[in-house]
Amino acid sequence: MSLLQVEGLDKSYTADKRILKNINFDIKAGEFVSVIGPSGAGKSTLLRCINRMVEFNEGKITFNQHDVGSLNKKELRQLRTNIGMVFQHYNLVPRLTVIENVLHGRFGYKTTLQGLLGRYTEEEKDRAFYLLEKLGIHEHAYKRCDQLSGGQQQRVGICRALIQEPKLVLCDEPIASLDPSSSKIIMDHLKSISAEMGITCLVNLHQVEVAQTYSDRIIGLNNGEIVFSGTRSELSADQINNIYGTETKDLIMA
Ligand SMILES: Nc1ncnc2c1ncn2[C@@H]1O[C@H](COP(=O)(O)OP(=O)(O)OP(=O)(O)O)[C@@H](O)[C@H]1O
Repeated sequence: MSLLQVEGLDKSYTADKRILKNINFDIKAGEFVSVIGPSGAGKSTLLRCINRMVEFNEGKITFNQHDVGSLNKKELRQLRTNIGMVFQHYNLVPRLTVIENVLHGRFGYKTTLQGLLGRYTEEEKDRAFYLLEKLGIHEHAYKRCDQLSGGQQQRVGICRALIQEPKLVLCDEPIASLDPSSSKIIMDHLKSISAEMGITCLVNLHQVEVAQTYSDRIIGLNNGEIVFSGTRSELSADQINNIYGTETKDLIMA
């Protein structure tokens, strides 16, 4: 059964330009799916529509059997506890410690006051340490986040998403700011989260070969439309040209 179903999704930020055009796809629980496409294709917008960080104009998104578009503020907050998010620039609080940043992932389960006072249970703290250990950064637990390398900060970002106990993790260009060796570490962790913990991952990527290495399925987006959806072995050179074609043509013409 689908964990996520997107039907007829349309998004415009301004009246004169459709950014996403009639997007349709399904993701099954536990799948690892990448979204690739040229800059400006709408990859970030698509991810952000799923948890309504960005409001969409048309269509239907069903997550875990909930109609995302019809949820009120309280229901949306509840739904978002099931959807973790990992960002290109980590979105950590730099002056706070690693463990504090991870525990921020529990905010969705707290009252505002509990969150502000940093009231976390022993079980939550144990879980945070367990996740830091799993991602190989537990020895940095009490360091400020701004003392960590980019790759280490991204691992903190992943731990913060995981402590939410999500069913789905949305990753928006998680390796775009990292060197190849840190990128591999991050992608390996995301893959094992999906394979071992059964968490569904939807990952925006710039690098086709990374998408091919890690994904069960790849979605190719061009100018707001899905122009490819298939397995990594189905993604031929022609398909890649089709996904990135407009950008290549623009570059040649420029
Ligand atoms: N908040 C916004 N207001 C207006 N336009 C926006 C906004 N966010 C994105 N856009 C526009 O929507 C289009 C798609 O942007 P988006 O960031 O979703 O693409 P992307 O495929 O993720 O690109 P990149 O790979 O460069 O991050 C772009 O033309 C962008 O300028």
